[in-house]
Amino acid sequence: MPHRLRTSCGAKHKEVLVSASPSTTERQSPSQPPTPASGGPATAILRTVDLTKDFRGFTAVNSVNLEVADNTIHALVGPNGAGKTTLFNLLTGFLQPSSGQILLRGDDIAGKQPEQIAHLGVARSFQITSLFDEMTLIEHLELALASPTGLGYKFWTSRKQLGQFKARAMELLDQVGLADRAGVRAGSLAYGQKRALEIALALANDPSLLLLDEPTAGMGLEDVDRTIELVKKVSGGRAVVFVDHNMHVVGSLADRVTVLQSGEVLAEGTYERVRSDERVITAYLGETNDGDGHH
Ligand SMILES: Nc1ncnc2c1ncn2[C@@H]1O[C@H](COP(=O)(O)OP(=O)(O)OP(=O)(O)O)[C@@H](O)[C@H]1O
Repeated sequence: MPHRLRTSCGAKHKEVLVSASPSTTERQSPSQPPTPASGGPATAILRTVDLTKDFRGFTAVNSVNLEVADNTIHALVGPNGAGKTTLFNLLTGFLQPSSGQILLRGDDIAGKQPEQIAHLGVARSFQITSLFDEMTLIEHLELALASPTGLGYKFWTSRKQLGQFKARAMELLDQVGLADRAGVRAGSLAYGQKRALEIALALANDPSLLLLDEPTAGMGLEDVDRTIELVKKVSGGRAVVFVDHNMHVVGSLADRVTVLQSGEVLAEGTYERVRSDERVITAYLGETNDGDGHH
């Protein structure tokens, strides 16, 4: 039965009825928990323990215990203001936690700076604002590869030095389907292609944990489906955590889903399980009724 959930296809945060049937070409069935063939518990690449972020008395992330198994795709969903972006910022060091732990392969990375966390193999998709319209795609990739952390660009790097990254840069462009656009300026790309370029940049340092913040936001249906396939493709050999409001994307990609509400974990499990959870349905319906008047 379709639920009223939110999708970001075309217009951000548009309310629609979504029957969210998962794609048949999943890399792993979302109805199956991400356990290895041995049947034992999957190794957690990332675990947060009572992770909390207060903003002057307002608790945006409240005692969150999140566990992301290695080699899985994990979705973070939740209504507006649930704390998803704050959690992402904590995981990548852009915000410092008020309390709690962030364990990356068992080591606490809470308190580390974004560059240090990137150096440990955690990458976050660049936002479009980080692209330079006048630079070509290959130049973007070469500069990202020249940076040891993949964060930021070193404009003083000489053309000759950059040349050594050309082959790898082309490989990355090929991976995201942009090899034939290598020499064009980023400013001339269509929106979906710019998002694909951001993913290529995030892959530059071969991260073991890739964080994608709303990879399909603002896309039309065709680009959404292309992005789903792209995320499946680049998820091989690493863990991916993504935030998305589009339940078709979540259902198609996620091995596990964590639902946040008011900074707390409301539900966690397979997509099939959380989408039929009464508390989750109520949380989204509540948002609809409290929100912009859609019922
Ligand atoms: N720097 C800040 N100072 C004060 N409050 C903040 C700050 N950043 C976020 N918040 C608050 O924390 C709550 C969680 O915000 P957050 O952006 O993490 O939610 P979200 O789940 O990402 O929402 P959306 O789906 O709308 O992007 C919101 O109430 C927000 O207003």
